[in-house]
Amino acid sequence: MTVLLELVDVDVAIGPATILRGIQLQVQREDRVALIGANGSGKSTLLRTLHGLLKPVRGLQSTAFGARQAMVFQRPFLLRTTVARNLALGLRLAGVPPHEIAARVPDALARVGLADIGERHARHLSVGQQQRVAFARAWALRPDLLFLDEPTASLDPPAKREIESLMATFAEAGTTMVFASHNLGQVKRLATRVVYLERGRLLADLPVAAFFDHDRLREVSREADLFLQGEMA
Ligand SMILES: Nc1ncnc2c1ncn2[C@@H]1O[C@H](COP(=O)(O)OP(=O)(O)OP(=O)(O)O)[C@@H](O)[C@H]1O
Repeated sequence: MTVLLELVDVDVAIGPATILRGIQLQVQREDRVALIGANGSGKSTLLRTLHGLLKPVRGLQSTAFGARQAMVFQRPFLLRTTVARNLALGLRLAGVPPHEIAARVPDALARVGLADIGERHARHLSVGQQQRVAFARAWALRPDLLFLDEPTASLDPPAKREIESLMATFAEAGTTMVFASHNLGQVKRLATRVVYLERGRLLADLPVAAFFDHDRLREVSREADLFLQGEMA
């Protein structure tokens, strides 16, 4: 098993407030980890920490040498220019050489089913298409680790299905993923592991089948079991 990412006893603060406390988490290659928990439990903060956007105020964070990372957010953030330029800029910032950029942009757009729209203005697309562009931008970076913060939460059901299918494609290609979700069906369909957060603490970390096994979950974490019962009620 290759460990790509590890947090050891990590606290994370935003301003004066400590948001995450004592987080222990290991992500192995080809894991698909779902982060679940109530609003404000710390899922986004944990994802930002994993991606290196926030630094722990205590504890250790380590990422495997050379592991490339990308992140997709709930709402796609695209620049006011063409789709192709959005992708190219992301690659340029990552230090990819120009000839390689020219090859990767059309490849990534084809991968998300948007081969024909490279010259369209990114902000003129539907939100569902914009999210696919955000996935193409992530894919073009060839990430070993992909972080996704509720990637389908702003989408209607058809767009949601398309994004889930892209996530499955990424997984099949061997991309390791950590994603926050409020959608338990999605968690069952896509995750291999479930991490449950409550008020900034990690209270359960189980293989997906064990997490959805009521007796097993109750043994490990009464809090996580109560949350799950509430969500399924
Ligand atoms: N910029 C910020 N400044 C101050 N507090 C913040 C900031 N961002 C998040 N928080 C606080 O940190 C806690 C965790 O927030 P976070 O967004 O990580 O939770 P979440 O589980 O992702 O929630 P949701 O499901 O609503 O997206 C919350 O109490 C929130 O109010």
